Amino acid sequence: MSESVVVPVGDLHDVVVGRGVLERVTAMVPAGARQVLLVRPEKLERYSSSVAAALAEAGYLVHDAPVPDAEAAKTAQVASGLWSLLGRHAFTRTDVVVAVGGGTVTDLAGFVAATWLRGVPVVQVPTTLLAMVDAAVGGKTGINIPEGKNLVGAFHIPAGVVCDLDVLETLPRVDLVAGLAEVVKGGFIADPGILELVEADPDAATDWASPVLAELVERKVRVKAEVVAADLREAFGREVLNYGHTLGHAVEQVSGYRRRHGEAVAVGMVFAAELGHRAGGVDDALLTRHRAVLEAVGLPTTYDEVPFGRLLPVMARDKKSRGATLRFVVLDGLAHPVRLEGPDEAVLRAAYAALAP
Ligand SMILES: NC(=O)c1ccc[n+]([C@@H]2O[C@H](COP(=O)([O-])OP(=O)(O)OC[C@H]3O[C@@H](n4cnc5c(N)ncnc54)[C@H](O)[C@@H]3O)[C@@H](O)[C@H]2O)c1
Ligand SMILES: O=C(O)C(=O)C[C@@H](O)[C@H](O)[C@H](O)COP(=O)(O)O
Ligand SMILES: [Zn+2]
Repeated sequence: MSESVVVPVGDLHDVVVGRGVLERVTAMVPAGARQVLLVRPEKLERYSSSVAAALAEAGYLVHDAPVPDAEAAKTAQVASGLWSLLGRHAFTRTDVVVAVGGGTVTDLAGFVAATWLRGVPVVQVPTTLLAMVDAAVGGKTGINIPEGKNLVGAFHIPAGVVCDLDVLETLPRVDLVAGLAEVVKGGFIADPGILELVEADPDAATDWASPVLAELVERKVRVKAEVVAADLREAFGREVLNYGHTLGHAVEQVSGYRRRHGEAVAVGMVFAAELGHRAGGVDDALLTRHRAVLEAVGLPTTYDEVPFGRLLPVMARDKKSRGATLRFVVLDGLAHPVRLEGPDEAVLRAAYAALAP
């Protein structure tokens, strides 16, 4: 990758991808802003302090808003605390929310920005691989409730997204690997070149400093950008980004969020491949390729922690469901995602059984 690239998400927003580009955030704050609410994980001040300094230098009044780590950030209680902060500081529609953190922080901050005064600008500064290639891009925001993951949310287009790959230096390897699940997803649904890059050099794909990882980030952002630009509000086409998520979200939720999102999506993609195999669109080689590429980077491909009967009602609350009909994204050949509507429970159970170690 050259110094940096700008990937447009249609005419919705831009994504800057590069190294040493953190301070580009100031250029993304819309004109007229006076105050910034800077949302970041309590335990991660390193990057938000650089962003805060750049914003202060540019003349903005910056309010630091540390939130609990990981999924504990995506709650109504934390969102409510942020609304109170915005109220106390009298944020107006020209003021701005800036998120500096992983996907949990970009989802939370995006949702708070979407709902404050019915919408104020948000600038996303993702600091995990997963948030760079997926969560921070494309305007899906939300929080969890006890009844399910991401059940409350809004579409809210960010003013801009800045992905500085240098911040991945401090990301624990296990979180970097989890983020690769969403990269690999992009390979299966749209860009097989992503799979080829990972398969050719799995070590480089999991090395924050390697040009291979930089290329993977750019390619996955382009996949997401193309899908979102065509169907921001998920009328239909955007659903392909949910590949592996119907079972994945259920696995994540029943684990009490001990399973990382990317790890659960990896298992969910193998389940989707097993479903696609039974529907006739995934041949033996493509099925094997799912397990092989995920395992090459250290992602899980087996699962039998809970009986299928516990997962089924959770999957029924997936947003792709229509009435009593469950809907899945499966492949009809590599890079040809299609919908599987209301498969028989026996088929679902057989696909699930195939995940056993
Ligand atoms: N809105 C979307 O389109 C979308 C897409 C994909 C995933 N998501 C959501 O994203 C969330 C998962 O995001 P995630 O995987 O980034 O998890 P996360 O936000 O929990 O971050 C993972 C861990 O890494 C730490 N961390 C973040 N950046 C770091 C850095 N540079 N150095 C050191 N530590 C760092 C965090 O504090 C956290 O402990 C899930 O809630 C998922 O639902 C949303
Ligand atoms: O951007 C999208 O659209 C996606 O589905 C991306 C997913 O990777 C992401 O996990 C998303 O949050 C899932 O959305 P949900 O609508 O199923 O909650
Ligand atoms: Zn996801």
